Amino acid sequence: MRVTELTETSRVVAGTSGRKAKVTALAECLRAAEPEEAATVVAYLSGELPQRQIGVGYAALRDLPPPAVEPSLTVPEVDAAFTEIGAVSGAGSVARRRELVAAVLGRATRPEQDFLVRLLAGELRQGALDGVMAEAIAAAAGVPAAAVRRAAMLRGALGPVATAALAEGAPGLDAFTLEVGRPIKPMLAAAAPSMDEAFAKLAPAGSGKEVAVEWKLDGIRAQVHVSGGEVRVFTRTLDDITVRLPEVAEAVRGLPVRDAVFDGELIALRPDGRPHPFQVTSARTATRTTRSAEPVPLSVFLFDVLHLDGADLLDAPGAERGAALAGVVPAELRMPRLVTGDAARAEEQFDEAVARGHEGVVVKSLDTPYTAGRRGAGWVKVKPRHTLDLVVLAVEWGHGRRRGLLSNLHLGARDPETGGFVMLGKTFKGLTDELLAWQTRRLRELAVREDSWTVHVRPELVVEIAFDGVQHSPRYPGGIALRFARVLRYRPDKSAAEADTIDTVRAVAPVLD
Ligand SMILES: Nc1ncnc2c1ncn2[C@@H]1O[C@H](COP(=O)(O)OP(=O)(O)OP(=O)(O)O)[C@@H](O)[C@H]1O
Repeated sequence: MRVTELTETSRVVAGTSGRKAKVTALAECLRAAEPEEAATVVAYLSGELPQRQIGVGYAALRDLPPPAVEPSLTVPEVDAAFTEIGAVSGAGSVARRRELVAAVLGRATRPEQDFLVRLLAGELRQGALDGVMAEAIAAAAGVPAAAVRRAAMLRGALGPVATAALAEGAPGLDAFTLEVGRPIKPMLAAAAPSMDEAFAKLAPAGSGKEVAVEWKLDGIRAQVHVSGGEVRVFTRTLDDITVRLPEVAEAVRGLPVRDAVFDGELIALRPDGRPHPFQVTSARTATRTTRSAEPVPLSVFLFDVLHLDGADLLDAPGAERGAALAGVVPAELRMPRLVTGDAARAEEQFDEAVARGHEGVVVKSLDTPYTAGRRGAGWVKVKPRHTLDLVVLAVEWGHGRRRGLLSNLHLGARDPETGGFVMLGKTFKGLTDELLAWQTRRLRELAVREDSWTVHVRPELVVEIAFDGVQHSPRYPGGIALRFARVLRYRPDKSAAEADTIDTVRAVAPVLD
């Protein structure tokens, strides 16, 4: 497939707000692709590189070579060039990379150059389009969208799934199964502002349904794979962190299982059982640890089991998975959990979790399967006060004591319809000197455009924000703005595609006048 076809598809997709029209355009493009190039096509149209990072920053994209007159560049040629660029290392690598970038961009027409530059700069990144892309793959290959989504969650990426679907149809997708040792995307929770609303979603009055009410600990998500005597621990971004956490592997190794995949939370607790500040937990999994600090051991709280000794449990209802977990994991390694149909008893469980210093609870349906990689309807978190994970869209230079530092952050929520971001407000509150220095450095790396006040950045950094409410505001594009937003911390474990959506903002905070 030629890059010009991709560029044209991208233009059509960006130019329409209708989900159906986007799916149709993407499906048409995928149908025209060879199965083996489909993975690359899917990645590019999702604004991603199959290589993830190839070390090309904005600086290398400033002076473009004159464009080609006629389109000729193909997708496999670009992919091969990017792989080569990514492999350059050692002395002189910056110049060599620039040369290779110029060589490939010199063969592109003006619109193709624009497309490739935005792709390399990360500005095409529209993670929220995953759902649209899954539908497009399904339409192009003539398979059910649910089968595509399922395969993607098991594989951890859409590209290889597209190749299989186009080459072999539905049987190709059946080949993606849960493999012990290969992490899958974890199931996520929806949010409710109160226990009553969580119950209204999962166990409405009169339904006679019960739910599980589990503590929500503010630790690190861990997927623990056991195969024979070997234990491996993965983060929610699917990174293998086993070697950093010997105590976790040790705790799980003793369980009476041969093969298993568990889901759980790791957290540093004080001797009295209350949590250490989140930074103490996160320092244990950070790439660079401060040597001076004595590592605090993490406690393991497992709350789900996805595979147990040959049986896949992903599709089993929550009650069955809960029973399977309790059958092999002793209470001290399990998340505290209460099964009840009574909202008042659930509220007591919530109060106890909060009284012990934890974040709140996750209310879980007993009849839904494990919907990996998605904010499934089966889990609903309830916290005393909700915070939001928003994306930094731009930042303003500070004044006075903050002169020379990037300070006032422009915050955006995801718009699941367009794949873009809706700005909800600004804040410079809550930033420590250390955070200011860090964000100044990091945001300059992400800069795409700048005037004397403001630096516009690639929408990649996720920041956790506390706020007092949401109010109507004609000045902001979504018609709402955050009141008294302040920074709690950055969330390096989350990508922009995982940030909260504008719908979540409306769900957790009623809009005040
Ligand atoms: N009992 C529990 N069940 C499920 N997840 C739990 C539980 N306790 C703590 N967690 C954590 O809460 C997260 C689920 O909430 P969600 O899917 O909204 O992720 P999140 O956006 O990281 O949440 P938050 O920012 O509120 O911690 C999980 O990723 C996990 O790390």
